[in-house]
Amino acid sequence: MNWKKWVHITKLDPDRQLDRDAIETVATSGTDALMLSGTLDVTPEKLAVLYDCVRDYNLPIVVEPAEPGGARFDGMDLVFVPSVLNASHPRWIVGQHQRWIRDYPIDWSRVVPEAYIVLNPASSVARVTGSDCTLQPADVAAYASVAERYFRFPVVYIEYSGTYGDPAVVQAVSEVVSDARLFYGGGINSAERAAEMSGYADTIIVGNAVYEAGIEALTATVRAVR
Ligand SMILES: CC(C)=CCC/C(C)=C/CC/C(C)=C/CC/C(C)=C/COP(=O)(O)OP(=O)(O)O
Ligand SMILES: O=P(O)(O)OC[C@@H](O)CO
Ligand SMILES: [Mg+2]
Repeated sequence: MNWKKWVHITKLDPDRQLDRDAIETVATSGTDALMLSGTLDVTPEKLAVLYDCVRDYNLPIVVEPAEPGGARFDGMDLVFVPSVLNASHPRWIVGQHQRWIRDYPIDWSRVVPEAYIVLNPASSVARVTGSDCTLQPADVAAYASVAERYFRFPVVYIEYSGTYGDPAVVQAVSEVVSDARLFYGGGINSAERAAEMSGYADTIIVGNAVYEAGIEALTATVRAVR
């Protein structure tokens, strides 16, 4: 599974509904992978329902758990696990991970750690993790270097979930990150935004647009990076 070549990931929220036609369009849009992920109210049952809807398409399917019990390996190509470096409590950086490793079986060959920097204060993930969203571009870039140079994370993820981020921030990060893959997600709902952020990030993630901007918006974001 060569996830380091992916340039476009579609994030589907197990806590939100999507009809079969929309799932078909997403799965055949040219996106590189489906990431099953959400912050609030994601249960194993809801994840299983969504997984059953997408499993038969010839597309990589990965899960991104919000807590240890959400790290499902069965049927998944990869499990992307966030550590939120600018969170206000260590449980979101290493605490949850220590309990996960203590209490659950793990197939490390399928685990991809993600160094998240969460920057939209209005998002669920920012509220849940108490992330410091007041960071300036140089502060964010320094966190990105901590992730890549000090902790050797394979992914640096700039997360503006729910709103379109500041390109200057993503540019500042792109200037310091060289080995890790630079992921950007947040508010991408058009070809223009997809093109702008993929000018700095290696991989863009599109989520809310699938549910709120219509499926054509999703396919436009794929065309912009293909
Ligand atoms: C250790 C393991 C296996 C799991 C815990 C992993 C950690 C620390 C997660 C904390 C960050 C988090 C809650 C991630 C969930 C995935 C994510 C970033 C979802 C994006 O948030 P949205 O659900 O889109 O936010 P909105 O609902 O506001 O749109
Ligand atoms: O939902 P949006 O705003 O597209 O963000 C995508 C992803 O970064 C959310 O974790
Ligand atoms: Mg959500």
